[in-house]
Amino acid sequence: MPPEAAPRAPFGERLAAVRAARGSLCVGIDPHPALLAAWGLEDSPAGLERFSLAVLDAVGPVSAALKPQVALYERHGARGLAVLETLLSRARDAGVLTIADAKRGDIGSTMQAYADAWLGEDRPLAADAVTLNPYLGFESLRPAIDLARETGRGVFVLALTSNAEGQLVQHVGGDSSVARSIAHAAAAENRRAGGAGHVGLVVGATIGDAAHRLGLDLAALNGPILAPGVGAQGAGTAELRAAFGDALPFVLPTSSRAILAAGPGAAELRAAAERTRDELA
Ligand SMILES: O=C(O)c1cc(=O)[nH]c(=O)n1[C@@H]1O[C@H](COP(=O)(O)O)[C@@H](O)[C@H]1O
Repeated sequence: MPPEAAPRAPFGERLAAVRAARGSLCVGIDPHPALLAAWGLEDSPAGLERFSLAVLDAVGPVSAALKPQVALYERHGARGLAVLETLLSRARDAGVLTIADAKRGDIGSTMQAYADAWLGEDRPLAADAVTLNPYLGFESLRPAIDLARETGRGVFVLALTSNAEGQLVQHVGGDSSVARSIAHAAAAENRRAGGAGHVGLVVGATIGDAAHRLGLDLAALNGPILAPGVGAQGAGTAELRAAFGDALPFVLPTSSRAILAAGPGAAELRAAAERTRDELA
């Protein structure tokens, strides 16, 4: 009989512990072709691997989590996904939390397979958490929400995205907006599960009145808020404060391009991450 894997603590607890030790910044790994070129790397699986592992080594120890953007690995096909597998497994070995930015969402039966792929025990692409798209309805995400809880992993559900186009879908309807219904459903889920919540939200740091728009005391979410939009999309400390106010302790500010542009030097990359983290703290 193979030895039983040690039980993993709930995602909310693991995230809280790492935030206490390393701060709250989440660094996105977005290996765009232009960034690879700026680092002197080929736009190939080999270039992708050197980039990804360099970011892990330089920035992992000073970040709450790393968030690889899955599309930028998928565009290299099977060999790109193999690089993502390597990155996720090296991060696991190094004790660095990962959030796969895959933005998955489908009807329940298919969602089960997405859940298994990104959150399933011993799956090659399993991360500590995955981003989910609730456009097919919050409940369609059930297989991922349940599997995350069972395996000590997490999900981040899109609520108010940082791009302007999102407003036409997410903000419409006032008190009954899509974003509000997602935020309330996530809070209810975390209440039911108890403890530190495993269902987080994605709320752009660029959405000035986010807390108000969600119609929720964000502390009552009892879960983490991933806030992309820091740096390249223009958000900084003032924008985060405007968007989240008293809920800032629950927020994981997220930045990709602005930090990655400091590479390829490991010292420069780490310094950029530390500076951003400390400015936003
Ligand atoms: O889920 C995300 O991470 C995300 C949500 C969102 O609302 N806006 C957003 O920009 N992102 C991601 O954040 C990354 C862009 O970060 P920057 O390079 O810092 O602008 C990309 O990988 C986006 O897919």
